[in-house]
Amino acid sequence: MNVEALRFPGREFDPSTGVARFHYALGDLVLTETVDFGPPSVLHPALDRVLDLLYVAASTSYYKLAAPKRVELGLPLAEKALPWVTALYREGLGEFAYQNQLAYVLDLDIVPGPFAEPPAAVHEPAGPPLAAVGGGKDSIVTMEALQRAGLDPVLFAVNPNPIIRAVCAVSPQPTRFVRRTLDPRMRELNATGAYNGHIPVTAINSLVAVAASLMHGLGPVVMSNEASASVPNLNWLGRDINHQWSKGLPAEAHLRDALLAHAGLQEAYFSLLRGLSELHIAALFAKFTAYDAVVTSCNAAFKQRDATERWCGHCPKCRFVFLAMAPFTGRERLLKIFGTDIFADETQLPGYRELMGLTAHKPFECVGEIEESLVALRLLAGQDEWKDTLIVSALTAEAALPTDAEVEATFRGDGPNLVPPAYLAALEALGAAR
Ligand SMILES: CC(=O)N[C@H]1[C@@H](OP(=O)(O)OP(=O)(O)OC[C@H]2O[C@@H](n3ccc(=O)[nH]c3=O)[C@H](O)[C@@H]2O)O[C@H](CO)[C@@H](O)[C@@H]1O[C@H](C)C(=O)N[C@@H](C)C(=O)N[C@@H](CCC(=O)O)C(=O)O
Ligand SMILES: Nc1ncnc2c1ncn2[C@@H]1O[C@H](COP(=O)(O)OP(=O)(O)OP(=O)(O)O)[C@@H](O)[C@H]1O
Repeated sequence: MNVEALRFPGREFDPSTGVARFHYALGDLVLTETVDFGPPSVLHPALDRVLDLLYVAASTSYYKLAAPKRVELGLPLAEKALPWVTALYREGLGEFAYQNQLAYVLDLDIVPGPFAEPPAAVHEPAGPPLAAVGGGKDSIVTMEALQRAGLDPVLFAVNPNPIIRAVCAVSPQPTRFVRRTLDPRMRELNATGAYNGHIPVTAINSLVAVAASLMHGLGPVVMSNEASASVPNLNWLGRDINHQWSKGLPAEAHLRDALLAHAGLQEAYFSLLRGLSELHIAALFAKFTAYDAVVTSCNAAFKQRDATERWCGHCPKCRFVFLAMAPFTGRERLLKIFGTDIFADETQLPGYRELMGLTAHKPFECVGEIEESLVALRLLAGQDEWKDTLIVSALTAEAALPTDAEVEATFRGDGPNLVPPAYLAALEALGAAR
């Protein structure tokens, strides 16, 4: 598809049904994304501005079909929201640019529309938080922290699959779900050779959540993005490429700035687990056995078609989460959670060598840092039930294990974060990781 620019011909929102439609033009082709929020209980004054930001975030799915040289925003946005737009495209599509060898995307020309008037007022959402649930260990830790602290979270998901629904059903907290539908022509376009690749999906889910929280008079949106999400996978042409860009701290800070500048929303969005390593989160997760039969972090289970029922057992994320949970769950429990023993399978060794930094770059998946994998390995090498397993013994013979100080640092939980103090206290109340 050879087009000059992605354009924004307009969007609609029906306040009686809560259905939003976002239109995107690639030349003469106009594609439409639909987000069905369900009927709102409140029409918050900041809602329309949040829908503007969502209109921009969701555009990345359509931009990537043709990857034109320009994005012409057209719609009025606050000037101080533009750094978020630039980062969303240039960094959020970094993996897409790398995989498709489209270097210009890293410096994409983003043409702003007229600047919007500053928001009429500043609002700080009060009320029960909206906790975004992804079905894996991270959001379960957040759900439990908020509930135990008496903050009475509402559990939230975009397009919940049976896993997310089952995880929410374990908790007594109420739920709110939103349906997001990509333009159905996207699949046909991909089949006929349009570009494909990763997009910053967490930015989209985050803004859907902020809009949903406003529609029901709720408090801040609480994500479960961890410290390691900010660490890039590789450097290409002098730029960091991060699969998890929209889960990282810079993306969180940009989005908070855009929400304040364009919608007048303060403290409306943060990640509770930001200061924690994946290993620390796995240790906290191990305290709660009630989710064992449903928790699933494997992305293969979250595809729109041909999804696996739970863990696929042979992807980087399955390998990493098995490794991260093993030191804290014990063997019998972990084998029940995964339904398979990944450490007994020799074919997993090359994938584990990658996670330990012994071969290529960290995989383009939501996996922890190399240092965290090494810390997990060191803990396992000291545990009788794991140390002689095929994978653990092969890796310990090869990898340089971290020092005591490095192990201790992994569980400090004091990484940079934007969590309000009352919420930090809720997390601390879960107790020490180990
Ligand atoms: C489930 C998954 O990993 N999907 C990635 C995969 O897509 P696939 O074709 O295998 O399946 P679908 O997800 O069903 O996608 C079908 C097509 O639709 C496009 N698409 C999907 C969602 C969307 O919001 N916009 C879209 O345009 C998609 O590109 C497919 O053409 O491979 C794709 C290409 O690399 C990835 O784009 C799919 O990733 C999804 C957007 C997704 O939801 N992935 C999350 C599980 C994920 O990777 N989360 C990251 C967070 C990264 C971030 O910065 O937000 C993580 O957990 O690390
Ligand atoms: N479908 C969704 N709807 C709403 N929020 C989501 C959805 N999927 C993920 N999230 C949010 O994004 C965060 C990151 O997603 P991710 O899949 O990494 O986390 P998770 O499922 O909680 O844990 P894990 O890392 O073990 O998979 C989640 O913790 C959650 O806050």
